[in-house]
Amino acid sequence: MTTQQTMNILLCPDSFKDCLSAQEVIEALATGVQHVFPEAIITKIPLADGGEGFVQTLLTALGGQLISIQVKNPLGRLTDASYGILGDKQTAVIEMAAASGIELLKPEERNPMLTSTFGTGQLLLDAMQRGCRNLIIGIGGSATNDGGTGMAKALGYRFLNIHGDEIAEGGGELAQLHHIDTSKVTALLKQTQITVACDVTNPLTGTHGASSVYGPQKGATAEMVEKLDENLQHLANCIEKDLDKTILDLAGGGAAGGLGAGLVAFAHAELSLGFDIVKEQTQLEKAIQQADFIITGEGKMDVQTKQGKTPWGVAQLAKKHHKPCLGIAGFLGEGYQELYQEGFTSLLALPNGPISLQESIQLASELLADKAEQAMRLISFYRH
Ligand SMILES: O=C(O)[C@H](O)CO
Repeated sequence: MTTQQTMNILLCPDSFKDCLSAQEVIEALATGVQHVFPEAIITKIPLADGGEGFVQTLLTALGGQLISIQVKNPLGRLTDASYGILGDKQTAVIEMAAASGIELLKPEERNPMLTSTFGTGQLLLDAMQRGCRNLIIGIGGSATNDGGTGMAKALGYRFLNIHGDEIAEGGGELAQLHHIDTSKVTALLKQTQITVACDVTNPLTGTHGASSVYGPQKGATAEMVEKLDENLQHLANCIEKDLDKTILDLAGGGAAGGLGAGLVAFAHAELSLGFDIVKEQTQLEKAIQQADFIITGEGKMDVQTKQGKTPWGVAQLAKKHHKPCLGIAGFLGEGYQELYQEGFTSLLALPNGPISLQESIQLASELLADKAEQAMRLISFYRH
């Protein structure tokens, strides 16, 4: 550790979904740190996996211009959505959650049998039409479970039933799929390289697949989860038959309700872990090497955090460089103790007492500052 005056604290959380952006989390944590170490050097790196905040994270790191267009939201209503075009005018950074994210729907509207990624396809198409031939798309935080078929439809694919009619959008309709028609697919797709930043590494189907693991948080009942999983399996079979692509075993294929697999099948995309892309672009590893203490976090942390979520990636780097790493979450869920082996020195949940979820969302900034202060107090004791 350096001298007391130059104590270097790295704040690098993801956003707290439905609550605070990564930047807001950082500002709250910084308040708590400064109460104890007013002279500390605080390095602030807002992070994202592929989900909400991805575009802002990359634009903050690389610079560029925000483009806003109207697209269809997951239920087909028009909404404004933004994406970024970097300085080279060739590279677009897109966040599927901007068009097809869960936060675009009220809790009572969430139903992955009906929701569609069509709006995400509109963002991709717009970027290609503006001349971008290199697309980086962050996926996660979705309201959808349609295997990316809505996205593909916006690019010209047609999903036909046994009578040759187009099926309706949504994960619940995929059972009707009989043939995938590619005759009207935009020619721009062949000229474009698409890299996908997945927020998780789950496969498309099965017990660790998109529907089983993330369906319930999008409003799926147990019955729906079963149906959605069968439908994605059926989609994979149709893709194998009509497009000659195998997508069942792809790590990240199950991200964003199977959009990961869909982007590979329909857009010749390459899947990466979102954290790896963000890590490179923000030079996170260098900041970790220079830090005396690291604070990361996310709205919820549990055993699933190990599936490639941002705080896990931070903790892995902290472990590599033997740095202390605190994880702060709004809620610590089942199996969070397993995260201690992954590089977390300590984990804290926000609530100080038996308060409701609503209250902890309202008080999140204060509670984050308080938790950061508590951690700093402990460090300060050992530094004297
Ligand atoms: O959108 C989702 O399904 C989750 O964030 C996992 O990708």
